[in-house]
Amino acid sequence: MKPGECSLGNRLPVGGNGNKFEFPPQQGEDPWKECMDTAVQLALRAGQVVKKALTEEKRVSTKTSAVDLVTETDHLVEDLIISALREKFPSHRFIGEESTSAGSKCVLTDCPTWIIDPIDGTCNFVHRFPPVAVSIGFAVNRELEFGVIYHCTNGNMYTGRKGHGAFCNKERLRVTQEKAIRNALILTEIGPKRDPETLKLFLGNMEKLLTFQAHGIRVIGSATLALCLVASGAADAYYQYGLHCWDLAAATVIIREAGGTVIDTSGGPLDLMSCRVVAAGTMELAQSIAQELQTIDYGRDDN
Ligand SMILES: O=P(O)(O)OC(CO)CO
Ligand SMILES: [Mg+2]
Ligand SMILES: [Mg+2]
Repeated sequence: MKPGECSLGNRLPVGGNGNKFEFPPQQGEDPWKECMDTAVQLALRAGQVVKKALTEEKRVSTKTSAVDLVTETDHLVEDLIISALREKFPSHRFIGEESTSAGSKCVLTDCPTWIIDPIDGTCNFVHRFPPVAVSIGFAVNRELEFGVIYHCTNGNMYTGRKGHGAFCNKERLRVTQEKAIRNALILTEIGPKRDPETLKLFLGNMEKLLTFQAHGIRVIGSATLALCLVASGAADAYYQYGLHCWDLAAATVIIREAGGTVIDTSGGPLDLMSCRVVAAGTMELAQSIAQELQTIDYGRDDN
């Protein structure tokens, strides 16, 4: 039987744990190694497609707002990744940004589930602004197991495997130990809503953090790569309202494995489907930022 088959389909759960997906214990072996290796290979392949398309003419359409962009390459890359994974792991489930936009259900179950952002930074991609990534996360029993993020324009491959650390290429990642907003370099993204009320809240949140003497606030146009910068220790924190589970899944493992923390903007545990996040090198900094933010309602991914 292949690793990663879903208990709800063709494997019985072991250990009497309800519907939870469990492997029989395999000592010293990582049950998801084959999946993670496949994710790295696919991210590389997808990244080459994105890099080539970057300089070519694009067909750009909009989704939830006039600034929420999608191109034929987003669709092409998502199809490429999901069809390859489906062939290799037929019982697994998939959540993809563009499949969700097209009406597929965005629900996390106990089954092994791939969570994919085919191009994170589509607006950058359209403008040829360099931070553009392919992001592949993987969860089992609703827990994130590994994340792979490939920076398509500079070739950096970020990986994180639960319990085994986070890396950029072969270099181990470590977050900073900054605890205060004062002195922190903070990253965020604007989100797709541009109505006056949302903009007021967005700018108000920035103003608040700047008033506390944050060293700076940066917006680079790719949530996944911004989160990788926090994992790398090149920035101290990230917060956002209006991102999605495919922006967060892979990056969350990478930050946690780099020693950092990823929480909900309420200060509670992260809810992958809640469209909001605070991530930081330290829990103190994450909580301080969460405390200052005014909520911007973006709904949920799973309804
Ligand atoms: O370019 P995408 O995938 O729409 O993502 C945005 C955030 O939702 C930038 O990170
Ligand atoms: Mg994205
Ligand atoms: Mg995307």
